[in-house]
Amino acid sequence: MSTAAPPVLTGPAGVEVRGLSVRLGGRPVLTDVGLSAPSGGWLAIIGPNGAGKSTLLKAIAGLIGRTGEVRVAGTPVDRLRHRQRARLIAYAPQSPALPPDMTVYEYALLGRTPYIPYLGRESAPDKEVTESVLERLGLTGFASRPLGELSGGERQRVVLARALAQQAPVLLLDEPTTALDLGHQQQVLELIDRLRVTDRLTVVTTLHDLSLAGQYADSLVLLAGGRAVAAGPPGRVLTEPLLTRHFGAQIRVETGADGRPMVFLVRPEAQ
Ligand SMILES: Nc1ncnc2c1ncn2[C@@H]1O[C@H](COP(=O)(O)OP(=O)(O)OP(=O)(O)O)[C@@H](O)[C@H]1O
Repeated sequence: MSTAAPPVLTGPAGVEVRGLSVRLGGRPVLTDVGLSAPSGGWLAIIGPNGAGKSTLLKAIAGLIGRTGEVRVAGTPVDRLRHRQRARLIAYAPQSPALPPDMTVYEYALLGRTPYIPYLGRESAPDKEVTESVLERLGLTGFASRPLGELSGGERQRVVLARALAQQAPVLLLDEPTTALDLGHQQQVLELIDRLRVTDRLTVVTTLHDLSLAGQYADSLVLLAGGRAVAAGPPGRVLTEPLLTRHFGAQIRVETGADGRPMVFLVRPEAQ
């Protein structure tokens, strides 16, 4: 994984978002959102359905129009050309449409596109990186399988493989574990965390599982109604009053053995 092509920027690739707003279908979906993910940090975006979490990731990735500023390593991303941005920011959508006849290997190799010259072919290092990522995600045995024949969890890992093959210092992951069983959730989150440490990746991810968000992220942003209503370390955001108010659920927050908060749903009649 460390046979990386030269980075676009030399500074630490922290992500700064200021005053970000998005309108979709004629109505505001995000309003004046700010966040800060320091280089090598893990920021989780949480919030109820429809809060704007996926939209926020897409806006940071430059996939939808927005107002406001997104900076990576202090550089406004709007100043970067498409390939430069793709070397800096990798985005794994929640459930993209996958070409059913393309193989797992071919799809993961698409992550190397920003490094392959126009009209050129992939190099030996491109293939090595792709193979290494597939191996680390337990997908080597799937390399020649068509995407149309994969289970939901297998597809989700292939989408992540493509993003990791991009070897960008900023990784934007939309719900990377929703289709995964417990073992694969742990495998994927641990792998991301190891890469965060070894390759100093900056990870920004949406996560519905609040206990997982609390365990892996250094900081959280709680979105509600398109606005950031709370931000900070897990212990400050994963609180019973905030979660009850914004998720409309009866929950209990306990402190786990590692000192991080764990969030449990509580049946109303069991209280
Ligand atoms: N293309 C679009 N046109 C109009 N409205 C949209 C569009 N895409 C999303 N929205 C709306 O924007 C809001 C935020 O959607 P988004 O997918 O970002 O929410 P989310 O927090 O990721 O939700 P979930 O937890 O359900 O995945 C929703 O109300 C959604 O209906």
